[in-house]
Amino acid sequence: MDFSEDILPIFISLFQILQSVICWPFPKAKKDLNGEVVVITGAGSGIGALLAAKLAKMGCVVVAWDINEEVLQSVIQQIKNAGGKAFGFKCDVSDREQVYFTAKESAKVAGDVTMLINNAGIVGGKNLLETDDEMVKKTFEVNAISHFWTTKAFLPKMMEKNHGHIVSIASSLGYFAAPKLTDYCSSKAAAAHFADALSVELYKAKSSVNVTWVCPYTISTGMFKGVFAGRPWMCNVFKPEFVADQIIQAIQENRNKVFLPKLLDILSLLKEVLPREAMMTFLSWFGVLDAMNDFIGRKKQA
Ligand SMILES: NC(=O)C1=CN([C@@H]2O[C@H](COP(=O)(O)OP(=O)(O)OC[C@H]3O[C@@H](n4cnc5c(N)ncnc54)[C@H](OP(=O)(O)O)[C@@H]3O)[C@@H](O)[C@H]2O)C=CC1
Ligand SMILES: CC1=C(/C=C/C(C)=C/C=C/C(C)=C/C=O)C(C)(C)CCC1
Repeated sequence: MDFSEDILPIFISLFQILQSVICWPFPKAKKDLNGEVVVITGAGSGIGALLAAKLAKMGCVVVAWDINEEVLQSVIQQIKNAGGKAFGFKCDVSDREQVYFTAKESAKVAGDVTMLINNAGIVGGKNLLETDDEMVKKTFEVNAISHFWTTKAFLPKMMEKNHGHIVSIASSLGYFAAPKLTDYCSSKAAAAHFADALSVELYKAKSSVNVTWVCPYTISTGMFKGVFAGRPWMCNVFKPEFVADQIIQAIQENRNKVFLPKLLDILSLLKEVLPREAMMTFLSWFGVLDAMNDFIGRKKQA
């Protein structure tokens, strides 16, 4: 019996069941999202598209942004066909002027924006010395710096109304590190810390605007196609539907940092206390050091 293939998935499931049983008598109040005006970046595919569809079903007015207009239009059409209210805008979030311009256009058609989901993300998947300087810059611009521009565009109205929610889809890789992902991991750490710092700033200002940052493990959207090849139990951990539902639940419960799965909370503590050699052995044991060997990602798919 292989520990990582046979026992770990059972352990993760048992941990989640235990957590649900412990929390069951203490259900958290959930806020109603009906009527919220939500901007979602990178809403043309994957988690962003699912969040758009689900939030529209819950009564939100969805403003979907994506760099790819074609996929965006099909997301908008599907929402409209299902009776939801949605607008789509082509916007490259790495371009500050486009963000500020699109933010104004969005508010003109949809009204004051009350929720912002910073979801757009890219990954190169190469060792640092093989990564183009431009790719390093772009990864930071899309995965982290864009959050400054979108937040600066929408936060003033939220603060004025003392109502709003800013969500950052970061990554478990903002806390854990793996080879061939130095640019990705560090940009996601920046995104998570941006959200953390913003939430402290808003707390000090006694604002009711909430901040949530989500740090998921691998999701089968295609963005990380090929990761952990040969270890299917490690690469297909999360279905996008499940992650989208968990993100919405975290927003409704006004939670701050959300690791998916919650077991990563414990592993992140372990990371702080384990000696380096022990940590490296642990990573190699779980195949993390070779996780990106067969990485394909989204762009190389035919
Ligand atoms: N998939 C995973 O395993 C995990 C993903 N995440 C994070 O979740 C988020 C969503 O990922 P996922 O749904 O899997 O990925 P997808 O690739 O399916 O979705 C990302 C979307 O962002 C769009 N996008 C890329 N660059 C820009 C840009 N400059 N401006 C606007 N939109 C842009 C993409 O468009 P196009 O396709 O045209 O480039 C795409 O529609 C990302 O931030 C990702 O880092 C976190 C943990 C795990
Ligand atoms: C480092 C590390 C791990 C590996 C995490 C990895 C490799 C996560 C990949 C996540 C992805 C692809 C996120 C995308 O944004 C484990 C196994 C949890 C054990 C604890 C230490």
